[in-house]
Amino acid sequence: MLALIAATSFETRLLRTRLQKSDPLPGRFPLFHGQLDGQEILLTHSGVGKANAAACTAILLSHRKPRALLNLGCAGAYPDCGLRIGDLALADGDILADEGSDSPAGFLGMEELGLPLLRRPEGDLFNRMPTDPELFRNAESLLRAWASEQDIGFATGPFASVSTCTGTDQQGRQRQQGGAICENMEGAAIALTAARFGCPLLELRGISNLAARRDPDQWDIPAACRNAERAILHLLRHWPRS
Ligand SMILES: O=C(O)c1cccc(C(=O)CC[C@H]2O[C@@H](n3cnc4c(=O)[nH]cnc43)[C@H](O)[C@@H]2O)c1
Repeated sequence: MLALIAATSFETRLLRTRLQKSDPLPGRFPLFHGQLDGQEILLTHSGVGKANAAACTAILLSHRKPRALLNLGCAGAYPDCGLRIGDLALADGDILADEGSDSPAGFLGMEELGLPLLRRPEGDLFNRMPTDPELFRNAESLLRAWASEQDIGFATGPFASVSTCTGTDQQGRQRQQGGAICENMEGAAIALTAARFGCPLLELRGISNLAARRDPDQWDIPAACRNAERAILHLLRHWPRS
């Protein structure tokens, strides 16, 4: 079984047309189940933000044992990453961009503070949370070809998870200096929790807006969500059968 997690119901509209509603998970997280392209699927909505995302992932993985977790949804692209609205981004990691301390010398991350967020034999996790390298490699080659056929832009790189969406051009330029290509509000919390449970994670998002001056007239959340969902369906068609 594979599990899908998105923040909101508008990010899973297409997928849910082919799934049935189940009893909710503890904590009032909705649950859907069914088959998508021959794969047994569970789908849940965490709600927006890192607190919801971590709680939902922990409860899902405490009650179900999926082979992998796929995080999908929409995201804001940083100005110099080359992504446009409707394009797709695949994460090779997700950075908790707000966790740390401000100082007269600038932002100090968790490593500089000497505070790991997770201690593991394979290496402590500070701000940058991993996605699964093998899932990432397979998805990258499948999606690069598919996106090109569909005339959809595609990029890979680290994502940033933030508590506050970018609202000015200056903030977008400043945030991209952390190395991320786009920002969201859940991915790194899902990745940290998946790492705690040893569940392989993939994160794929459609670009709904630029992480720049707030201008909702320019956003296209439906196009971003639809392309991310179509890309997930493409991955599921090629996913190894268990
Ligand atoms: O500000 C509003 O009025 C508003 C109304 C509907 C949706 C939003 C969102 O910002 C969506 C947040 C949701 O989508 C992800 N997301 C999408 N774009 C961004 C972004 O530029 N920065 C951070 N997160 C973004 C995020 O993961 C949330 O789940 C706002």
